[in-house]
Amino acid sequence: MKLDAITIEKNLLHLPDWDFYEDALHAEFEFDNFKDCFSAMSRIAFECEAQNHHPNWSNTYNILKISLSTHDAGGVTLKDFKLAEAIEAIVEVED
Ligand SMILES: C[C@H](O)[C@H](O)[C@H]1CNC2=NC(N)=NC(=O)C2=N1
Repeated sequence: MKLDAITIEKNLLHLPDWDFYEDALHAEFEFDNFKDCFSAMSRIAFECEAQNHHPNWSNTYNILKISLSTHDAGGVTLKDFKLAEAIEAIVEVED
């Protein structure tokens, strides 16, 4: 179920790397180099498969940009927060 903006902002209080706009959650992470960035992306990819929930993302050298939304629901759902939390746990270890 698509969450309303107030609920999303409340849930974002404990995810300071993430912003809500254009009906999605967005974050940008910077690593020391491409290898560290791609290593984090690999770990994230396995988590996405486990959750059957997939990001829109882009990588340029050491920068990873991620957008999360639930296409079926046309906005942000608890699935996006669950994945964002898993990504945080992975990135915290990596960088
Ligand atoms: C069939 C499969 O369950 C769906 O296509 C899943 C897969 N991954 C998904 N990922 C995201 N981000 N949104 C979805 O709606 C979605 N749907």
